[in-house]
Amino acid sequence: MSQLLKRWNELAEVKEELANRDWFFGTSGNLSIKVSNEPLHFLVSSSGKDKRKKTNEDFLLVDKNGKQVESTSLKPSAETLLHQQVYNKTNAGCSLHIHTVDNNVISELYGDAGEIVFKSQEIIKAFGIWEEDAEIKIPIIYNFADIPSLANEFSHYVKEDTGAVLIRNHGITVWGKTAFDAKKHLEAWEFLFSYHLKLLSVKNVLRTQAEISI
Ligand SMILES: CSCCC(=O)C(=O)COP(=O)(O)O
Ligand SMILES: [Zn+2]
Repeated sequence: MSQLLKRWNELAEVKEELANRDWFFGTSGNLSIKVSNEPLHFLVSSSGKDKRKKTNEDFLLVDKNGKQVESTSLKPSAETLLHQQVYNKTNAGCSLHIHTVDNNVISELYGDAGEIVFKSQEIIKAFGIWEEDAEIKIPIIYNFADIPSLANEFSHYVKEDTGAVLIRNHGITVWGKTAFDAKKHLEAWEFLFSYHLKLLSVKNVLRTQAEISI
């Protein structure tokens, strides 16, 4: 099987898993996977499609400048520039971007602080951090409508082969050495966001109940 087909199947499998989690609301989200280093080629999802559907037009091959390698009527993701940053600046092999209600609410709650820090959660081990009471933080950047400006802001946080950035009221982009790593990290981030929001909401209910009973 060619490298291109292997990578296509790998990305299609990840896409299907994220779709099964219902993480592609209203055509949002995009995915990419590296196919070769020299020249740098990667598969990226086609723009504007319903990513819950599986078709043979789901991905197209682009180069380091985000240009189609072969002639096609398909348009690469509008956010291909962010995927380019990942492959041009690191040795990552896969980059995933999704919009969820939880990642949007977290990004709005902590957007002014520019980051959110999570501590003492077992799931932090999914990031390869094994110390007790470990901390992990994710930066939150402004959602520039101009994609080159967004990609430029995003690039300040693309330093390692693994990482993640929240875009305020937009979504999360996670990258990793492999598709397995990127998906694992994405799931761990979404777990942390969901836990945090549930905790805030339960605490709020308990506080209200305590106030009522005074
Ligand atoms: C309806 S979502 C707006 C665009 C976006 O943020 C996104 O993730 C999907 O864009 P694409 O061009 O990759 O389909
Ligand atoms: Zn998006």
